[in-house]
Amino acid sequence: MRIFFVGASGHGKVCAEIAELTRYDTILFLDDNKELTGCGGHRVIGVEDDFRKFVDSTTDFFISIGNCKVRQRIQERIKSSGGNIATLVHPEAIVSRDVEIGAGTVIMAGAVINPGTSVGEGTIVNTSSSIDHDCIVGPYSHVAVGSHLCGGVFVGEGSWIGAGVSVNNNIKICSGCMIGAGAVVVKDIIEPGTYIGIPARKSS
Ligand SMILES: CC(=O)SCCNC(=O)CCNC(=O)[C@H](O)C(C)(C)COP(=O)(O)OP(=O)(O)OC[C@H]1O[C@@H](n2cnc3c(N)ncnc32)[C@H](O)[C@@H]1OP(=O)(O)O
Repeated sequence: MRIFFVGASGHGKVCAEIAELTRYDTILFLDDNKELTGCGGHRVIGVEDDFRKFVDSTTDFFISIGNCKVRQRIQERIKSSGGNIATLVHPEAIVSRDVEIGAGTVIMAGAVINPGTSVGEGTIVNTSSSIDHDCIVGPYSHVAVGSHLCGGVFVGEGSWIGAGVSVNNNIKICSGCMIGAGAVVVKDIIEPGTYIGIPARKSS
């Protein structure tokens, strides 16, 4: 099975390695930076727009771009052109059988997702993060490296939970938030913006 990654970045090479460890034997990249020729030992063979040439029943696509809005734009574009969007789960992630994962989402090594949780499409569940029971993680969000969501947490579309963040149980974080690295979220966040510190407060 063949997979094209859009985004030949550091994130791209980590995603490509997960593809290698799962069901893909041909891995290729597309990137609008024409100077890039390879990523993680795989060839960059065109720009984003070239995806159209490769849409067929034996090809998957995955958007390996960290920026949540850009990832969403490209994923929706490829999907609406008939491209099949892959979901990637590292073999050493621990994902309960009672978890829903949307298309275009990657679950990285060491991540743990407990029962009753749903993770929307186009989301990054990064290395060694954990999402406990009964959480809803909205589409095109990012649960960054080493961050932890306790049980019953809600994360809105496109929000970024920074590296090493902790979110207390049953907390809701609305769409469009950036939670800075190392923050501890102890109250619901109802207004989009950047929040930092312990306890997390809106940054001025
Ligand atoms: C595999 C991977 O790499 S996944 C990537 C994971 N990376 C992350 O999660 C990074 C998350 N990003 C952050 O934490 C960022 O620092 C942000 C978004 C909170 C702020 O970024 P910027 O807007 O560029 O802020 P900037 O760096 O200019 O700092 C502004 C002020 O906030 C402080 N600050 C920045 N980040 C934080 C933070 N996480 N916690 C506390 N204070 C912070 C700075 O010290 C600075 O304070 P000062 O004005 O007193 O000097």
